[in-house]
Amino acid sequence: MSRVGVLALGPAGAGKSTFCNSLVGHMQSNKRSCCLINLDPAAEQTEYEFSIDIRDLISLKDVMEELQLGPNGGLIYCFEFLLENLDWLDEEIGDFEEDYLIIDCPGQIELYTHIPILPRIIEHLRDNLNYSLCITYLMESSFIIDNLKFLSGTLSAMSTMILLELPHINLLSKFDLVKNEYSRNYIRKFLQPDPMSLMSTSSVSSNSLSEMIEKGEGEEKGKGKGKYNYNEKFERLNLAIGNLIEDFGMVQFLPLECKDKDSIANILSYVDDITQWAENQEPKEPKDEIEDVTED
Ligand SMILES: Nc1nc2c(ncn2[C@@H]2O[C@H](COP(=O)(O)OP(=O)(O)OP(=O)(O)O)[C@@H](O)[C@H]2O)c(=O)[nH]1
Ligand SMILES: [Mg+2]
Repeated sequence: MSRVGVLALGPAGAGKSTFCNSLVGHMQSNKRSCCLINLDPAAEQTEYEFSIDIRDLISLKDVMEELQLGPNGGLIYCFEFLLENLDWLDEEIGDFEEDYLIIDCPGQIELYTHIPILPRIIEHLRDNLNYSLCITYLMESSFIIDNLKFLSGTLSAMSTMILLELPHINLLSKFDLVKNEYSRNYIRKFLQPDPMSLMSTSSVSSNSLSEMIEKGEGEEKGKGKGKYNYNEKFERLNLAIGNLIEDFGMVQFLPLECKDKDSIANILSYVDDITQWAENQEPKEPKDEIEDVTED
C-alpha cells in the first residue's frame, strides 16, 4: 500500500498553495487519487477544496480574538493545539489512506526554525503513520535579481533541509516571471548555484557598500585598535556564508511554473522517485488498465 506525501514549504507568498492546487489538478487529470491537506489556519480559499483542513479543528480568528494574540502567536497556538490533538489528524487521514497527501503549509518559517512544531508533525506522519514524505521548498524566482538576496534565500532553504531531515526538493517558483528576462546561461548559475562565484559578481553588494562608505558609515564606531570597517566585516561574513553553502554542497533548484503542465509533471516525477510512489503501487490487472483507457 502506498503511503506517500509531499509538503509545500517556503516563505509567505512564495506560491505554495498555488503549487499544491496545480499538483491536485495534474493528478486528477492523470487519474491519480490525492488528498489536499491545509495546515495553514489563516488560509484563503483555493481552487480545489481541502479534503482535510486544520480550520475544522481550530480557527486562527477565534484564537486571536479569544486569547488576544497576534497572528504569529495565534498560529503557534493553533499548531500546539494540533500537536495535542494528533488523533484528529489521524482520523481525518484515515479516510484517505490510499491517497497521495499534498500538504499545504503556512509561510511562517519559525514553525520549524524556532520551535520544533512542524518537525514533530512530520515525525508523526513518518514514524507513526508510516508515510514516505518529501519536502518541496519554494523560493521566488525574483530572488535571482540580487545575488546576495538569492544566497540568503538559499541559506534558508538549506536550514530547512538540515532541520527537517527529509528528502527535499528546492523550487524556484514563479519561473514564468523571469525566464524571458534572462539568458539560459544566467539562469543556470542559480539552478545549480556556485556561491563563491555568485558572491564575487554581486553588483548590488558593492553598490550598497560604496553608498555606506560615501555616507561615512564605513568605519565601525568605537574601540581603538584592531577594528574592521564594514567593508571587511561584510566580506568576511559573506565569505563565511558562501563557504557554508558550498561545503554543504546539496542546494540545487528546479524551476516551477504553476500554470505549465510540463513543469508540474517534471516536479512530480522527482517527488515520485524520491518517495518511491511507483514501487508502492499495487500491480493493476490488465483489465483495469483497459477500462482506464476507454473511460477517457
Ligand atoms: N506568475 C506566477 N504567479 C504565481 C505562481 N504561483 C503563484 N503565483 C502567485 O503568487 C501569489 C501568492 O501565491 P500563493 O500560492 O497564495 O502563495 P503562498 O506561498 O501559499 O502564500 P502564503 O500562504 O500566504 O504563505 C498569488 O498571487 C499567486 O497567483 C506562478 O507560478 N507564476
Ligand atoms: Mg498559502
